Amino acid sequence: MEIEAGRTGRAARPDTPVLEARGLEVHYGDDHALQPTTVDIPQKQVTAIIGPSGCGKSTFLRSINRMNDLIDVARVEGELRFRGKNVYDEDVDPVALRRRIGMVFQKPNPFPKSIRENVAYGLNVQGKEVTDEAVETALRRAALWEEVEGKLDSSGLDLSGGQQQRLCIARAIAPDPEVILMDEPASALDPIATSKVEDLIDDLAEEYTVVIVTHNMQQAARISDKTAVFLTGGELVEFGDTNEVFENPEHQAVEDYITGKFG
Ligand SMILES: Nc1ncnc2c1ncn2[C@@H]1O[C@H](COP(=O)(O)OP(=O)(O)OP(=O)(O)O)[C@@H](O)[C@H]1O
Repeated sequence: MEIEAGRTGRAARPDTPVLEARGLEVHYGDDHALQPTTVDIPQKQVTAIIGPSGCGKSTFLRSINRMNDLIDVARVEGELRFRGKNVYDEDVDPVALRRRIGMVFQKPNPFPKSIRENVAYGLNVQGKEVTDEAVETALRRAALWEEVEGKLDSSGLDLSGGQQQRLCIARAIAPDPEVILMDEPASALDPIATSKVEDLIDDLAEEYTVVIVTHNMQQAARISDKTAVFLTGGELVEFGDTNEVFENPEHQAVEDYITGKFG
């Protein structure tokens, strides 16, 4: 498969890990959704998580900022270190953690409030002052400013799907997190809106670490520096530079998946 450039500017960046999973595993009741997983995710790069439906991609993503805490039957074992600290230590406040590790979901979910208030929420959670400048900065970073300038008081729900998703990204980056987790952020969008979100993700990796779950292998190949392949049973089978994983996978099962033989 031809791997698009776009990541070349970041190619020389060192692989300094910001997230380190160490034997991280998740059960939902008796269902072992994530097998013990050990992987280092580098800072200021885009890491794509791919694999067939039900293989534990979202489970892994949610375990990074403890969103699985919100699922009663979920049980997490092992460690997920963020800047060297296990986020499952008793002294970690999950709400504070989620300010540093933000999340964007599959379906755009702006609050039924104005564009300004959506971004203000992101600033408030960090205790930041809601100035016009701070709102503009977040909207600019999310590549939405030019489309919403002059209508900041209209409802976020009046925007198109793609704009709503960029508003959600603005809300997620307003607190200035270090890591942004994205769970299929473009799967509900049309091709043009998808392309804008992909360009945005590329820009975001200049400042943030991005971990993105996607069903779309071309998208993973286009936008990511690193790719993690989970296969059925919640097993991380391969992790490495995206072009290596796509062009020269180590495992036959990964090659079969990438070439569309299953999944
Ligand atoms: N809230 C939950 N309660 C119980 N089981 C769950 C829950 N969420 C996920 N699971 C189960 O855990 C396994 C992994 O699910 P997960 O959503 O992580 O996979 P995925 O790879 O993200 O799937 P998809 O690509 O379809 O979104 C599946 O067997 C799923 O049924």
